[in-house]
Amino acid sequence: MINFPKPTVEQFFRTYMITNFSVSSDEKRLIFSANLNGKMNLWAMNLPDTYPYLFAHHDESNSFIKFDPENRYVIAGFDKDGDENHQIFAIPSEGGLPQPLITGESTEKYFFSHLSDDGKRIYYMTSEENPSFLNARVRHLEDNSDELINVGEVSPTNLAAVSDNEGAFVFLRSFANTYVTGFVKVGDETYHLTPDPDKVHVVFEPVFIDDKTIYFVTDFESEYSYIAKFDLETKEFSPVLHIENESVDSLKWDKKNNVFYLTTENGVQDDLYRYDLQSTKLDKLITPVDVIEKIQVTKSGHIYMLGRSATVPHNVFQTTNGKEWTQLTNNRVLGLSQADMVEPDVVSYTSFDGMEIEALLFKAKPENDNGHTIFWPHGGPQASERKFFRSMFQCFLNRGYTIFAPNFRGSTGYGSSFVKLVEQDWGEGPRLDCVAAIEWLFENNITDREKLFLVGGSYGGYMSLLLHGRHAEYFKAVVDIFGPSDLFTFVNSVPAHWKPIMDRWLGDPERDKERFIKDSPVTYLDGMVKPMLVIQGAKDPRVVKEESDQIVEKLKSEGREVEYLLLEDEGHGFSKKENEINVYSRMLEFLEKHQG
Ligand SMILES: CC(=O)N[C@@H](C)C(=O)N[C@@H](C)C(=O)O
Repeated sequence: MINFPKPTVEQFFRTYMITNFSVSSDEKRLIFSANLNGKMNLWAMNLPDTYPYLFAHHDESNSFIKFDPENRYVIAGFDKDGDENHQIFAIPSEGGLPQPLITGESTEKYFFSHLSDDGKRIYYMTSEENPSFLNARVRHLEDNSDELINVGEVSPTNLAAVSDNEGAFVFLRSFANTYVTGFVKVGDETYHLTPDPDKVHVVFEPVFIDDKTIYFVTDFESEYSYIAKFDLETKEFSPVLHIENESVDSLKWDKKNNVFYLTTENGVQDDLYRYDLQSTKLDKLITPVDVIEKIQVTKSGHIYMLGRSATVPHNVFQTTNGKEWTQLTNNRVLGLSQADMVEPDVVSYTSFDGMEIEALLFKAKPENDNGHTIFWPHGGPQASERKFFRSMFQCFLNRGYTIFAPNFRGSTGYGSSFVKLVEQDWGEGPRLDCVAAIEWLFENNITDREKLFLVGGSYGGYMSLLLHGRHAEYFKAVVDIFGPSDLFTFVNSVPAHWKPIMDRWLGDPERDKERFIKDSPVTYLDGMVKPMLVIQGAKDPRVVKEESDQIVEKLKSEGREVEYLLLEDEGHGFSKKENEINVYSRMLEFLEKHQG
């Protein structure tokens, strides 16, 4: 009777990002961080009522939310326009405007670590006086005094757990994403959590289950991360629970029931388990989403979860029995059902050296298919493309583009050795995995040789630039979203607390000069002959504006076709709805222009 047009770009971008949440100890209030009114703010629901109301108005991205155990205040972290210089603010218990609590110069960082059980002391990390390695401090809220408790040394050192009696402190020291040691400080004594800190491994998610026992996640002498324990009385390390071919990713303690809830990373999706410490029984739980972003277990043993799937945007769910989940938020794509969107196929292909690479293939529905494919190398690079909702993907799929996203070597979710393969090799192995993926798309008639686009962000932007420079013949046009363009300038421009990990992650510009030249996209300027769109946030602290400025300038001076979209009030991502819509509409316009 009434005919409605195809969904517009705007419709896909009217989903909201929920980046974090926290539940009060009495479970009467849930606060979440979302761009519901266009910018990131804190919203609350007075449970069981799920109607959200504005709780704290600050228009900035949030780094943490913590309720005072006695509900006298809430503390939260915010940065400024995506600069990632997070500072700590206090909000009245009934909500309002965040007021600065632990803040300093706009260039300094203040990361929350722990709030004491009585809500009177905040433990935090700061770049103040120690920008590379960070210091740990405690703020006494009763008299506003502030105390230094640890000076970071050797490499960035993060206070990750504090015992209930505030007598033992677990620190994590990062030498790389794949090399993070853990140690516990008790008075003047320090003990390593694993038997040999000189062996490359990671330690994360430390949890005190009492003042003498620390559980944590590690991949010490293992391909997949598992749960281990350190006993402060005997000073003994012991492995506790391995799950075959899955890496434990997070660990939450349910004191009342003496169980752990753990999530595991299993390729392109996550799993949730319940582990009973007494009986050692492990149960896999059914979850409403494929990718779990955060779990909170309350004193009563209820589980709250933030997650998403390929066709389900970020939402918060709750369960009281680990079986049935209630969806507390109703974040959805305007006017579309899950069936209107595309679930990816999980495929694998053989790369140049015989290595099997997993990938996500999102096929445009036949009624929408425009015959073109977008090749998407993910960011990180030590991250992966997973079954999570991206409004950009679903919008482009609806416009008829098929999308292919390979988890090239260096991606997470496939074991510790696989992640390390990108270290000191940003431009060879992973690039050849991308080239093999492209040939596989052609051989399997998924993609027409004349109809391939290349789009990537961050490391994916770097890979897009590099593939463009070295293999331009494959692509019709290229979109680079804040990608490093020159490894020599990139290595020196990252935040101070990343610098100590750059050697293992990327390399040393003097020692590895030849490789830096070989793997820098700017080396292949002559090959970048296809139309390009470059997108950059002016406040990006990870891949600074100069990385995009310089490639755009150089391409322009060579007379190449390049468009540049610079967002003044964004960092390493697009947090403001207006900017997000602007970016993705511009990308769509660019792709459509170059389809012919
Ligand atoms: C140190 C590190 O691994 N940082 C990544 C999370 C990161 O931000 N990488 C950038 C370059 C990206 O690809 O997103």
